[in-house]
Amino acid sequence: MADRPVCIVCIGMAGSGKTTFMQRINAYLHGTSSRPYVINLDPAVRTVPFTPNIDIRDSVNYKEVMKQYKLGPNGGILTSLNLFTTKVDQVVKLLEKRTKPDPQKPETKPIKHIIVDTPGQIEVFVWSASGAILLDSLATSFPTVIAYIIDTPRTASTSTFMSNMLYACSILYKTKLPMILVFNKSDVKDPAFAKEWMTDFDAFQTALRQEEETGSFGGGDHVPGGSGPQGGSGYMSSLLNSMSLVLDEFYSHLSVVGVSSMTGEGVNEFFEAVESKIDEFERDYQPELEKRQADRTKNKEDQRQKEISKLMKDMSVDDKPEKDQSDPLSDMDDEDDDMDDQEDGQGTDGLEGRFQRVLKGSQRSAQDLSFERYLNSAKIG
Ligand SMILES: Nc1nc2c(ncn2[C@@H]2O[C@H](COP(=O)(O)OP(=O)(O)OP(=O)(O)O)[C@@H](O)[C@H]2O)c(=O)[nH]1
Repeated sequence: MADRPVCIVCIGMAGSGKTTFMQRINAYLHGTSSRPYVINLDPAVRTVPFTPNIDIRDSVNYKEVMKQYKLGPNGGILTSLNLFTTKVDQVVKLLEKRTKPDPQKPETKPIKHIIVDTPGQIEVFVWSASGAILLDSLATSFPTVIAYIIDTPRTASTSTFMSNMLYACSILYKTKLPMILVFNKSDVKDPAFAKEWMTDFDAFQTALRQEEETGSFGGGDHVPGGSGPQGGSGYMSSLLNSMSLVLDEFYSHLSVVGVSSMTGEGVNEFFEAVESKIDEFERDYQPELEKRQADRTKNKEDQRQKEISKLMKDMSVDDKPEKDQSDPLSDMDDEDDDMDDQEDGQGTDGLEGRFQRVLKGSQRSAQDLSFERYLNSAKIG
């Protein structure tokens, strides 16, 4: 186990059992005397069967958001998440503080798990900017793992299975975080079939053929005997066949566990999978994450430099550093400049220093003017 706590984000379709799973792993961790830190990010949930340490509902009133912004349920969830995301820095700081060992209470075990429940409207969380910011912020501070909760009894046909795998695949590529597939409700349906389909292409083909022959192809999960098109369509089955080949590479990145959130079966295996994913996160995902962040910072800096250059051009000021120019300044002038620069705290070189001094020359304080306002005033002048 790494020194830092691991963050487990539970994502799953509505009714897949995310909240029950959260309750189960929460109880399991309490049972091992390793108290987790619990976060609820579902603003629309009425009651949760656990006590979250951070609850989005404490900061955002979902019903009020819907009313005030005249939104439907999904828009309400999205806007609530957006509002909550404005506090993400505070949340991460709080998590960092809370998960650090407390020297005042050396007998208290440090928190090793942060568990996060998300809205059942997966797309609202995974495909929104706020979802991405929340996940990125968590992953920057802690090893972060996605637990994708699957409703096993509803995934028992080849077509629903494939749809779910494609969904999981899109979440993996969107979040770029290690993922564990949790086949939930194993007390109702043994997930062995899913594990087999993921590792044995022939087994999947056989199941597909059988469904075609029995007329259950196309999604007979809910109705015994199947409700899909009789005999299936040749196009669909050949598509599913090719899909399963394509997804082979994707499957190799996943850990798969069967769990019953109802009985607790498989929860041990889930935590074993979490351990292996922490190593994977630190080895494969973290360097990628750090690179993305460095790129973002660099892009911001490049953009800033471009804007300053543009401003200099608009003001007909050469954007080369002043020291490089053969401007015959007197010693006295140089001294004055140095004094000014010291006051600026910017130094003589560089566009920013010059920008600050140009602002000074216009007798306006840099603090008073936004970049845009100054650009406008320069144009007018
Ligand atoms: N038999 C069985 N039922 C389960 C299991 N896990 C969840 N359920 C049931 O599935 C239903 C949905 O569970 P929830 O935990 O509310 O699902 P959710 O994904 O949080 O649903 P949303 O809040 O709508 O996103 C409930 O009736 C649960 O009792 C399980 O492992 N076995």
